[in-house]
Amino acid sequence: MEPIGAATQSRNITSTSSSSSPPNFSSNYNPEQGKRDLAPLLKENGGKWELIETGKGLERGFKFKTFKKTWEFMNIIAAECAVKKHHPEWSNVYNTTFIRWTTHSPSGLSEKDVIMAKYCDEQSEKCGEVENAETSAVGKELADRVATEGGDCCVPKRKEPPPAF
Ligand SMILES: C[C@H](O)[C@H](O)[C@H]1CNC2=NC(N)=NC(=O)C2=N1
Repeated sequence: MEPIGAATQSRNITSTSSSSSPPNFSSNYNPEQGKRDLAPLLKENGGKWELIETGKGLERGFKFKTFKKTWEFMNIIAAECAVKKHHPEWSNVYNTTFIRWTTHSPSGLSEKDVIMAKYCDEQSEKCGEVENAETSAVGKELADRVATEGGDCCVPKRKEPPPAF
């Protein structure tokens, strides 16, 4: 029988998308300002983030020493999300998390995305992010699935009808 972990190991691929897509800013973000804010975050300029294929978001994986540290980091980010009223598309497996910042309304890369990406960089360092770690493609795949199958925050929730009896 195949040892547990063999399947996981075969899926351990390094970084994915190429960062050749131009940024696609949301309509309320001045593109000149956007380009200035964004530049230092991108891999091509020594940062750690890549633009997603559509240019409407930023993404990257993070790795920490333990699950506890990873969860601590995610908690810090979640608290700031509540303050900023902005949420990520993200996933977590053990000691890794994959985070994508994109804005649904108005659609595109917004100032909040850039601010949150920068905040992630600062907080991940404080949580002892493992430098230059390879993160599995599974994190990205999971975040993709959640983003597709999860509800859109911008669509008002329909109230549940009262129970029949
Ligand atoms: C009303 C509320 O502020 C909006 O639905 C917010 C919530 N969080 C959000 N998060 C993200 N990532 N994109 C949005 O467009 C967005 N909209």
